[in-house]
Amino acid sequence: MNTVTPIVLEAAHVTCTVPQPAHAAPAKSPRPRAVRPWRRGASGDARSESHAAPGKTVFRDLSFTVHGGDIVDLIGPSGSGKSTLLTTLALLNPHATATLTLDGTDSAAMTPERWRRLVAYLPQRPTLIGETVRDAITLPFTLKVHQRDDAGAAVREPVPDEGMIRRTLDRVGCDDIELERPPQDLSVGQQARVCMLRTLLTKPRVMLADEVDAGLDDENADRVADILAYAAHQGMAIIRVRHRPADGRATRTWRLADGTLTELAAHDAHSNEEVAR
Ligand SMILES: Nc1ncnc2c1ncn2[C@@H]1O[C@H](COP(=O)(O)OP(=O)(O)OP(=O)(O)O)[C@@H](O)[C@H]1O
Repeated sequence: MNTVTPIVLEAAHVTCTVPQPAHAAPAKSPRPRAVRPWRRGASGDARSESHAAPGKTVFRDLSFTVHGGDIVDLIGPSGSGKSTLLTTLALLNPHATATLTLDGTDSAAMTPERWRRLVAYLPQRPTLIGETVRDAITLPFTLKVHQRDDAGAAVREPVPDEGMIRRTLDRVGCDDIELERPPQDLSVGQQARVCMLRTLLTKPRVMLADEVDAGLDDENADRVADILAYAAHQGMAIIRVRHRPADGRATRTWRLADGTLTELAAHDAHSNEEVAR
């Protein structure tokens, strides 16, 4: 598939250096300066600021591409930086720097908000805000980022109507979810699925799923995976961090360890015990 589908996300020079704990920091070391990846240094190179923050390098100079339809499982030992890599790609990590392009457009050409709408980070325990499930699903469409383009011009992005929400819910196996119910009445598994659907409806190009099935039983974890598979089928690129056995849905597997990223061959990915960690 990768040879025929276009590259959605291209990442180069992906580096993250986090502050050392106070007791580990060398005496008189300067206080680390928060680095925002979307703010370029005086040289115009986003990478030039990374040297300013001494600390522990989680990963350095990673490069990779992700295609539409990819489902990438990101595995590796605990603490190797899997979540950090996902937040870096979503421009949510102040300690990271990277050169990122989405469908050929540099991240610096977009507002961070717009980038995050297109490269959506799904945390483990998202919240659903609103009196009803419908309110919670439509909330993102009332936010400014969905109403303005990078130049500040109004963008016509209609709120999905009831029929569209219902059809999409049913299509991704959420026919058990009533739109009129308060979100807090839903089970944990239902909430997880509604959160995914809410993101899906905003049509991101990349979904970064960070242990979104943690705490779910196998059946609900499988339904969550179904939604991601549906998104990939629609042409989105998915990168997942999971702590469950491989579920057969990944098209690629990356292993992050000791600051480097390695793509595993299919037979290694299936036999790799870390998938289940
Ligand atoms: N803001 C921060 N300040 C200090 N250390 C940080 C910060 N962010 C991440 N780290 C450190 O970076 C390393 C990578 O953390 P991360 O949570 O990304 O790992 P992970 O592979 O996702 O782990 P797990 O599988 O246990 O969830 C850890 O040692 C973590 O403590």
